[in-house]
Amino acid sequence: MTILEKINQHKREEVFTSKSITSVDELRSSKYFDRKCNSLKASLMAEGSSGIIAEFKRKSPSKGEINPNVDVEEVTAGYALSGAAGVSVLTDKAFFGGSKNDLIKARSKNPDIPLLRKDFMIDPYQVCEAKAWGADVVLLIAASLTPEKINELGAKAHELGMEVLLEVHNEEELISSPMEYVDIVGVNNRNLKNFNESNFKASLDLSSLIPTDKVKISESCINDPSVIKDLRKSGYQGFLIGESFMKTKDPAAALSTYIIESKG
Ligand SMILES: O=C(O)c1ccccc1NCC(=O)[C@H](O)[C@H](O)COP(=O)(O)O
Repeated sequence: MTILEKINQHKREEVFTSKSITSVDELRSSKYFDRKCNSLKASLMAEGSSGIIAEFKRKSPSKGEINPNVDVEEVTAGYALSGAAGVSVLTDKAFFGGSKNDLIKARSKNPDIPLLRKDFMIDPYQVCEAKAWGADVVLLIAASLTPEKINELGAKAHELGMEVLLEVHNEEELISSPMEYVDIVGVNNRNLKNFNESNFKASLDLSSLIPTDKVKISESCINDPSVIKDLRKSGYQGFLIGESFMKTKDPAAALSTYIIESKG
């Protein structure tokens, strides 16, 4: 079983339990459910945008512990102040050490920043959770979902006023994914089935195949600001970065350095 299959199996059990504890009506009555979302797409496309979506991530299956004792409010507020175009918050507990409270705290501390719920979405219920917890964007991973599921989850996100980030890793996933409800296409440089890192080949190869009406972002393994310059040249407007910031003592300061050094 690949790690992605293990994660998805765990998600099916988690969603089953969550539904039995909190109904959709209860999610709908949360204070964030009716808020107007901040657009990540607009933020990435804005003149002078850093393009960086800075991720709050304590640990990961590929790297183990990264920074287990960090404060989500402090780090995400630092990211927002330092010029992140958006912030990504892991809500998966079992594999990434995240939680719904991380997202809720990030939202309450940063009302104006576009917030991505980073998790493994398999059920429209999780899209409702994302809205209830303050997210503006949900991630759909093509490697885990059928085309029908991508449409179902994407339609639910749009119905709730959220944006959709579709993640692909290769041409097959890109070509077989329906794009009707997709706002942003992300190319993951890490193969989530075996953790091979493509050295940005995935991003460089797929750039010209992504439909031109989608904002393109490159995800994972970005470990030097010069990489951002190269990816910009091949058409990328966004860069999702977690570990390179989170492994430092001051993730927001690391983000600032990336923003300064990736300009020009
Ligand atoms: O990061 C992992 O090990 C991982 C394993 C299995 C599924 C997803 C995984 N990561 C999710 C992500 O997409 C990354 O956290 C994100 O792109 C940031 O990557 P990085 O800058 O390399 O931390």
